[in-house]
Amino acid sequence: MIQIENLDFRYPRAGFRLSVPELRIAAGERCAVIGSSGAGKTTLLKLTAGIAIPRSGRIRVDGVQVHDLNDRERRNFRISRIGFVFQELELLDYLNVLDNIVHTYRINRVLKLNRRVWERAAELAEAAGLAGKLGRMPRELSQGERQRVAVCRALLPEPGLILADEATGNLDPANKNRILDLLFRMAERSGATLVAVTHDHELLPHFDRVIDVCTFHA
Ligand SMILES: Nc1ncnc2c1ncn2[C@@H]1O[C@H](COP(=O)(O)OP(=O)(O)OP(=O)(O)O)[C@@H](O)[C@H]1O
Repeated sequence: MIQIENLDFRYPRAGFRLSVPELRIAAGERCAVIGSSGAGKTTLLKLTAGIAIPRSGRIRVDGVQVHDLNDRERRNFRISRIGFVFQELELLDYLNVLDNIVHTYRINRVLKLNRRVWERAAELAEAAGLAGKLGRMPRELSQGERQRVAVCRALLPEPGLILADEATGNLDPANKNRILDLLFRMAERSGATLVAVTHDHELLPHFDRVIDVCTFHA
């Protein structure tokens, strides 16, 4: 469950302000986030994950006030509870596909990287159409393939909250459907909340709710 109240966020140099009086997203809800380029969709996701810090207001994720945590606690909270598919993907260049997908298990001591996890990683990669590419380096992949690796990495720990920033943006129709199906299936299987930024209005009927960030401009 995400609860946002009286949130005020600014990028002063960009003259950007996001103001959210109230936003509640229930556990298990699947929300699309829309709005024109630069309207603040990524910023809303980063605020929710504790990556961007508001001037004032509250953001609670499963009852935890993310901004009350110190840097280290916030990072731990994020890697143990949130699967974030970044718009810039943020794959590690020096790790192959499979190692990128399991990377969260290497940096989070709570998660145990055992044989079953390796198997699930390979299954996820196959479901994402990446079978046969597990040993490749990110630079040897197409942008759409890299995007699918980032989705698998976010989903592998079965997080309670999936934040996906344009996760289907660079994909052809077949792969777009494959990734959407994977996101929804994984969210349903673990009862996760899904918040997905999209510019693709054809996808909106798949979601329970649409949040337009343009309504958050004071
Ligand atoms: N780190 C930053 N420092 C200063 N300004 C920033 C920073 N990141 C984003 N901005 C500005 O904040 C505004 C909102 O950016 P954001 O990335 O949230 O938009 P968006 O709706 O996700 O856009 P797009 O659809 O193009 O990805 C933009 O005007 C952008 O230029």
